[in-house]
Amino acid sequence: MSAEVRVAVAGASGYAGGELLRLLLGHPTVSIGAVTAHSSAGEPLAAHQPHLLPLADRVLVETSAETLAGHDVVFLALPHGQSHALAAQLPDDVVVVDCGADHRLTDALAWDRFYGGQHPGSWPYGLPELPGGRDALRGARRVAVPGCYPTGASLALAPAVAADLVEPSVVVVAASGTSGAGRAPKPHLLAAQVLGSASAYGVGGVHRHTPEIAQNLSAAAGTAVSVSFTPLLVPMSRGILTTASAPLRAGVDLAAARTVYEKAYADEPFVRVLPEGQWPETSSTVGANTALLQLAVDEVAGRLVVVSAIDNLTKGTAGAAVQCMNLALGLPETTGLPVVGVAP
Ligand SMILES: NC(=O)C1=CN([C@@H]2O[C@H](COP(=O)(O)OP(=O)(O)OC[C@H]3O[C@@H](n4cnc5c(N)ncnc54)[C@H](OP(=O)(O)O)[C@@H]3O)[C@@H](O)[C@H]2O)C=CC1
Ligand SMILES: CC(=O)N[C@@H](CCC(=O)OP(=O)(O)O)C(=O)O
Repeated sequence: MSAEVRVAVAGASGYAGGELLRLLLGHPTVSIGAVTAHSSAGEPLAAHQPHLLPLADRVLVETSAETLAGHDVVFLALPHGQSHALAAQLPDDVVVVDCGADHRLTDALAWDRFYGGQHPGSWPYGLPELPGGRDALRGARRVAVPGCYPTGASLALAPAVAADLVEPSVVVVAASGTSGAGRAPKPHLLAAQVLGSASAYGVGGVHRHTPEIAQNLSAAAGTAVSVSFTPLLVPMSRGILTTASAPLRAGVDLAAARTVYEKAYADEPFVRVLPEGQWPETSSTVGANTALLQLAVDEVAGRLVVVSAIDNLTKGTAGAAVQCMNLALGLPETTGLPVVGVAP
């Protein structure tokens, strides 16, 4: 048995914080210390996370360097822009895993264009399944967890661009459940507007996940990959279903593409290329740290088409964060992470 790892969760009243706590309660070497929030500080955690029965007696405290002190690992599940200054006040030997966007982008120009202001710098990127991605995470003391859309899109296309199966110009359309937008009330998330409707937003290359997807795919390809990304909001709580496509290189057929994908993910515990004929559904990933993939060749259009499904709160955020903590601490990467979803 490894030594106990004491963790704090900042943003514990939110969706990502709640999912982190759910997973951490099932982690055999973790003990949960501070649970922090902002406007809900002083309230019972159970008022916001009633499903976390073992933590029913906990009270949320304000998020600060002081309340987060004395932990081996600090998870930050805060709004964009809140992590950088806080993390700078935490000791260098503490593992800080940031679910927000502050340290994901390496390109200061892309940061300025999509987020604005001073680039806070980049940290090791928390998608171990990208080519070479695991190496930077082993022993890391700072980790930037990917955005949920970039996780689904990058897992769908990285093998294709890395193996030069396709031209470096990809189209990604991804449908997300509403938990992707967090739990703070927003007019466009009212049940009356979301239920029974699907809508596009951030259309025309302006969503802030566009440069993150391009960053990941360009690194995998070793050359610049252009990305056209359109997010959709659909009436479900959790999940992202991504459809990604790109023009096939001459001579590449489905058998060759499948071989590349099956080889790329053969040893990955959380990514599964489904048997031919089965297509990913978000419902199969609910609560699991999994990504399910399937691919097809559209011979008329001359394109590779890949579909991926993830749970935005699990492999898309909190599960990835725990996976990265395991790597950072030298624990088996799969520790405490479910691969079994909830059905129906
Ligand atoms: N939801 C998702 O699917 C994904 C989320 N993420 C990222 O995770 C982070 C959290 O997202 P999510 O859980 O959805 O958001 P929520 O809105 O559900 O939760 C936000 C949390 O941050 C706290 N908070 C708000 N303002 C401040 C502040 N000024 N200082 C300190 N704490 C503050 C809130 O506390 P209180 O309620 O008490 O004010 C709450 O605990 C974001 O950066 C998001 O981008 C990443 C991938 C996917
Ligand atoms: C449905 C929905 O609104 N989704 C969010 C993405 C959430 C996420 O993963 O991204 P960040 O960590 O970068 O916020 C959005 O499009 O802004």
